[in-house]
Amino acid sequence: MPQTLLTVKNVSCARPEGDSIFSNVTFDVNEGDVIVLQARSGAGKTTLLKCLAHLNLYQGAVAFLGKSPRVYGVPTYRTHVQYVPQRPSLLPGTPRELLVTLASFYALRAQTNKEHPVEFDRVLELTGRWGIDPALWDRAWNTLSGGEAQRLALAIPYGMNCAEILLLDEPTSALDLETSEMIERSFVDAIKEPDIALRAIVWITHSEEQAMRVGTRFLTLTPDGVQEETPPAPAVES
Ligand SMILES: Nc1ncnc2c1ncn2[C@@H]1O[C@H](COP(=O)(O)OP(=O)(O)OP(=O)(O)O)[C@@H](O)[C@H]1O
Repeated sequence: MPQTLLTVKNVSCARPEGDSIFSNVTFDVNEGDVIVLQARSGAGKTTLLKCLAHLNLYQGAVAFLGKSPRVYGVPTYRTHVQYVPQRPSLLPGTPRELLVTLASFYALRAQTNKEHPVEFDRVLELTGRWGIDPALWDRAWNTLSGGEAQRLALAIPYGMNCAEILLLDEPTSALDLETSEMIERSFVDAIKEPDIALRAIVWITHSEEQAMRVGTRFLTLTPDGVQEETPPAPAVES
């Protein structure tokens, strides 16, 4: 049996005015899962990922390896369960500043658990492999193109190699198909790699093709919870 990493129990979230976005969301994230999360626009997919990362207020319980974000301390929890935003261009500062901040959250955990420190070289090496000009690390997020910002936002958790669960919010929506497929492969392969921390992904996409390429499980978010769909059987060649 694969290990259960994240348990999500009866999670509900409302708009600031008080009306419900969704309620009673319950599911587990297990080792090896790439859970594709789908629903119509505005249904609350981003909000749910932010609840899982403890970036949004919610009711219910979320636990990583049986412990709540408060037990870990929220910054440490977010080094285990890391959200990659839908629109990184809206982030303050530069990609390098975000990397340094996240690495500082992780440093305490690494020291306590005798884990590897963040290898800045590994992160920057991806810059080249994913076709990013190294100078972009020091440009403000809001001056980067949508595709540049997405690649940098993804290179940070991939290169830092500390999160066991990544919450990817339409991560390749601004990328061409070739780059998108290369990045998909990097993440899907990473889950199977024993030297890499990543063990599971929750992945929002509006692309059915991408869902089929990356997904191992398929959840649809509704106002009353999530429904797990059975993936269609692969086409049989005659
Ligand atoms: N801070 C906020 N204040 C008010 N309403 C909000 C806030 N954040 C989210 N909402 C509302 O909650 C609902 C869910 O938004 P969310 O971004 O989670 O949807 P989504 O399913 O990810 O949509 P999309 O597919 O378009 O990205 C929307 O109606 C949105 O307007």
